[in-house]
Amino acid sequence: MPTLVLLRHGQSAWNLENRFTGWWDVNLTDKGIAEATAAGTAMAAAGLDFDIAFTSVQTRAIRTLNLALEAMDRLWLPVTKNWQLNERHYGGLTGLDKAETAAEHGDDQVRIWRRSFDVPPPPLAPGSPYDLSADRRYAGIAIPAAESLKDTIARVLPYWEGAIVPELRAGKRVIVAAHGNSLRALVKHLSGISDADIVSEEIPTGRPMVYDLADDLTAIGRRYL
Ligand SMILES: O=C(O)[C@H](O)COP(=O)(O)O
Repeated sequence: MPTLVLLRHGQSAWNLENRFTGWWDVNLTDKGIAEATAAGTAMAAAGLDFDIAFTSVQTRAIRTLNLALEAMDRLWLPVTKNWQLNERHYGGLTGLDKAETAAEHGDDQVRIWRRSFDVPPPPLAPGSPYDLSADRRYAGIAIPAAESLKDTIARVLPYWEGAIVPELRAGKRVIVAAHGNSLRALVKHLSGISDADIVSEEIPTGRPMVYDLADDLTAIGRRYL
């Protein structure tokens, strides 16, 4: 049976501060570090092992993966990093306080921005301090001005099909360390969740999600460790 584990990064500095983060690169908090290490310990205790790992180009996911693999004595595993596993781009909301934004625009609007299938947040304003176009990790990439979940799916799924599925088909045991919404994109696809029902899918920080996959990679079920 193919092995696939999805792991959202541990608590980040802006998770703690309740700020919209998206593509902005923030680090883990001490709690996030502990969550990542505990995730690795739990995976090892559950008898899980991996042959290859995938993550985004964002520090919080990369460090979470490294800490989890370190706890499993597997820091030597091959790791592939790709921007297509990044968090969804929060556009003009990047850096804002989530509660203050809800007080200004209303809870319903903020829920739509955060959880709807196809409504993107407002675009990043020109000249924003959160503009990443000069960041060389994104050289040659058309950085979006904002992304809905639908937009996120449109760049996560080609990566899933093109880079991750071939490894699973070759019998490799795979861990993907990524983000709340890039993983919602993947879970929506794998578990066949409707556009309406994906609104209530929440993925907690630092908890390994183990997929039960049939040999043809059809999802039979999923559970958190
Ligand atoms: O980008 C962020 O702010 C978080 O990683 C996820 O935020 P959300 O819970 O608003 O989707």
